[in-house]
Amino acid sequence: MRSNGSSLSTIVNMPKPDQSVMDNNENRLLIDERNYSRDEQRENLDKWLRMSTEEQQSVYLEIIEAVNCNKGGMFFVHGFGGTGKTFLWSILGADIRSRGDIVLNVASSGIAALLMEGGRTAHSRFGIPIHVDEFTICSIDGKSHVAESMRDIMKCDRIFGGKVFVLGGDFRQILPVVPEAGRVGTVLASINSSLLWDSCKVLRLTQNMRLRKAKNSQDADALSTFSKWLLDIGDGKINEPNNGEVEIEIPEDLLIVACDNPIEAIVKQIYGPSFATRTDAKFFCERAILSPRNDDVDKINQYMLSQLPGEERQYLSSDSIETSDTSAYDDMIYTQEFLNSIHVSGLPNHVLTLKKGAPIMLLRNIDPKGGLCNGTRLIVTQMANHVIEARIVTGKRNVNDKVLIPRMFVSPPDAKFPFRMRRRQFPVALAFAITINKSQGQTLEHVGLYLPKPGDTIEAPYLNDTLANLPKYIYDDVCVCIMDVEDRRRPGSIIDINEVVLTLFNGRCDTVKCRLKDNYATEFRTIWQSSGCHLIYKSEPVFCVMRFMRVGEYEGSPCLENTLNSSKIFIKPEYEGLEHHQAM
Ligand SMILES: Nc1ncnc2c1ncn2[C@@H]1O[C@H](COP(=O)(O)OP(=O)(O)OP(=O)(O)O)[C@@H](O)[C@H]1O
Repeated sequence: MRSNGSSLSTIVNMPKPDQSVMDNNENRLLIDERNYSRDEQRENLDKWLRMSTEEQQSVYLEIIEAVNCNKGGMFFVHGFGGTGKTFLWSILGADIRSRGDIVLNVASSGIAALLMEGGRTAHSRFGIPIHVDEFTICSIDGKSHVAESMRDIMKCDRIFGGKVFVLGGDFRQILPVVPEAGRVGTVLASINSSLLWDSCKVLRLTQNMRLRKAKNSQDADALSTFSKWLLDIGDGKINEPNNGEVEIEIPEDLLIVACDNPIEAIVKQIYGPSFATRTDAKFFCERAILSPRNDDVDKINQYMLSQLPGEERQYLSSDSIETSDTSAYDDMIYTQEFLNSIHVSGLPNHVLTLKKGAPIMLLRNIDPKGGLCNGTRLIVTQMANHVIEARIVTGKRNVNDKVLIPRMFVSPPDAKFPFRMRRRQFPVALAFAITINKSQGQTLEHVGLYLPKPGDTIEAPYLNDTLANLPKYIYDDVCVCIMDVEDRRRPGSIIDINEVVLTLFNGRCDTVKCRLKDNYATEFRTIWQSSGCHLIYKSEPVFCVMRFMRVGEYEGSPCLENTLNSSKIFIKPEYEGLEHHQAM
């Protein structure tokens, strides 16, 4: 109640607790943080120290010395996946807590925070503002001033107010997700671009502990070769010299060759031929197929769901424009069908199809303390009208607990659309397959990577990449991909409307509405239909090259500008780089 700004005294007739028990003026946060059993922590510390490798011990000793001698300082433990960074946090935590002192374990995402005892997201722990519902991984930007705040609180001019601040990670793993940022934006959001980086002491872990689990020496050799290959890719040492972009040859034994249906083949490889009859949560918890794109992930999920026995249930979302967004609220352009068709990362689908026994993943932080974070995986156990019951299968907290998930409002990232929408839906997605970003922080025994040939399918969110690969003269001069076509032809009505409204995406992912009237509308219909397209919403983008037009700006919003008063629209043009769209 305190954390929500309330207390028992606000409730009339509520019996009051015994004051003698309450005579404790200590801060509740301090009490909670000192509540760990010291004996248990000491036992864990001894056990883990005995297990730790030499290099893990030396990193531990260096950090713990800074704590013991009150030296303060900032450390960065750099180690690739599996070198024991999380293991090291456990050792440091156990040491400090076994003396009754305080260590605050924080991570940039809820799912990573679950891996540590008492872990919370940095944002909730330090009160850093963030849109918790949109991205799994949040960046702590220069404006967060955590370092300055700690100096003020501690009244000490040393870095982080003289406290020991330990960060850890691996720059080869997934970089910070900065929506619509290019390479520069992403690099600037990384920790080593921070002003504090110069004061940071980098400690290294190099031994991959996951590979130690090899059954025999032959296995160990194979694992070590694989590990080296992965590291070389991360370090850009493959096919040198290169300029950062390089073709990687994947060893034959890692590939699934000779298959007619790639989805069927990868599912069979990872989940086995009889996954549909498996009912144990562990089976699904240990496996996942990863793919970079949401659309490919959806295809695999739909295929696997169709193989699962049992009755299927469909939940439709209710979509609307935010009532506070008055500019877009009156605009008839944003029809229900259009809002329902919006399909972006982090937003549950309009149509959510589930079956009992299907693995799902949460798309929002609902109750991080209870283990329900953005990224938590669960197995559906019941499907009711207003709630879904599911069993938690990942993380270290509350595993096997049954939880009820309600429908809630979820909004897509603001930057994506020129209006603000909200979708009321269960904040979950099927999780037989998940995106590579979502797999961060999860340990999986059987992993398949589904990488369809680039260019096989190009959907709106990836338009940027596609347009970037087009010849420069097309990109500069031209929009766009048609996202939506609305035919506003009503001949014979009192007001004769002859209009076509297009919703277009350009190479910068701006959405532009374009109204063609009268002759232009008629001409457009003729070209559109003669090229084999229909005037209905198409989920597949169709490239439409508009010559002598460009994307300009009007009152701060993107608009189409006619450069020479001689517009010409080419649908499905014969340009190199667009061939795979010719057949549409
Ligand atoms: N000294 C050790 N003895 C035994 N097991 C260890 C040791 N160090 C780490 N491990 C185990 O190796 C696995 C990988 O370790 P951990 O998760 O700490 O690595 P990580 O660097 O955090 O990996 P990632 O970057 O992928 O999250 C875990 O199962 C962990 O328990």
